[in-house]
Amino acid sequence: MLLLGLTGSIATGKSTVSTLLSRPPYSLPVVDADLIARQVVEPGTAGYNAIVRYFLPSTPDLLLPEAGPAGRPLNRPALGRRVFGQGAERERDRKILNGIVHPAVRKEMYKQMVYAYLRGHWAVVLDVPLLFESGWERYCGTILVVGVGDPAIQIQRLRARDKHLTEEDARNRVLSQGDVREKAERCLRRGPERGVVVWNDGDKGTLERDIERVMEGVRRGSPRWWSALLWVCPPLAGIVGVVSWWRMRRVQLEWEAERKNNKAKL
Ligand SMILES: CC(C)(COP(=O)(O)OP(=O)(O)OC[C@H]1O[C@@H](n2cnc3c(N)ncnc32)[C@H](O)[C@@H]1O)[C@@H](O)C(=O)NCCC(=O)NCCS
Ligand SMILES: Nc1ncnc2c1ncn2[C@@H]1O[C@H](COP(=O)(O)OP(=O)(O)OP(=O)(O)O)[C@@H](O)[C@H]1O
Repeated sequence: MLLLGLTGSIATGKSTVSTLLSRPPYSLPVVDADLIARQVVEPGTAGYNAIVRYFLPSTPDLLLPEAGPAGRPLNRPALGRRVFGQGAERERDRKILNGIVHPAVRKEMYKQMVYAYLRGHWAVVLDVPLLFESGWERYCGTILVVGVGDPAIQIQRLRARDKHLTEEDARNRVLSQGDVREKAERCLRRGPERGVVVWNDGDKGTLERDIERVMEGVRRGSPRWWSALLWVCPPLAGIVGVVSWWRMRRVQLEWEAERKNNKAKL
């Protein structure tokens, strides 16, 4: 089974693409890291308790006023204001929040991937906004980056979708994610079929056609007979997975070494 990583930057169109891939003619299962990240911080979970312990003393509006059966849910925009944006304090808090949420997300993602494999799917989409930052890159046979070249379009789409965000909130969120062009370059380094990029500056029809084109290439690299063979022979699937992980780890380490060198030269 192919692990098809889907990533990009905030409001570049990842969810739009994952919806396309979940419907015919693709009908692929989607493991949605953002959705799981919400579920693992619902009141009563270990994640929720850890966030409340760390952030409540310094964030008076951390919890919403209306309590559900398991307690008062997190006020996500308030927590977002604490962790998004630039500056040492925000970066530290973002790290602490990630340290609470990410391990719980990983565990649930593994579960959903195994379930998709057992159901015999030829590929599963891993919709992970922070795919490169969180190390998931190594596990993915192919990565699809959805980017928007013009940040003004990105901010405008973000504000049109999330009406509660001010211009400054939207700009902070876009800036805290880094440059999507860098993610695109990093993705293409993996080689054809292992890394593909779709630019979503046009309309939704154009996006749909571009996805159709790239998915034809992805399917060619992972034909039906090959997926069937991996499914009937789990040890072979394991070996192929380890070899792919090793190769993609090399690409990742080379990229990181190059970045370090470039920084040292400046
Ligand atoms: C801070 C929180 C509560 C804000 O919630 P809110 O509903 O307002 O925003 P939402 O979750 O939709 O995120 C908006 C955008 O920011 C991105 N984002 C989320 N967390 C982070 C982060 N730690 N660093 C950078 N970008 C992030 C999302 O992927 C999305 O593109 C929430 O984003 C969160 O819990 N983040 C930490 C967990 C995380 O890293 N999630 C990403 C997938 S594992
Ligand atoms: N090509 C397009 N033309 C116009 N609007 C678009 C296009 N692609 C996506 N959108 C809209 O832009 C908004 C952001 O898209 P989407 O939610 O898919 O992005 P995302 O990358 O998943 O966002 P996030 O990182 O915040 O989860 C949505 O309201 C979506 O309908």
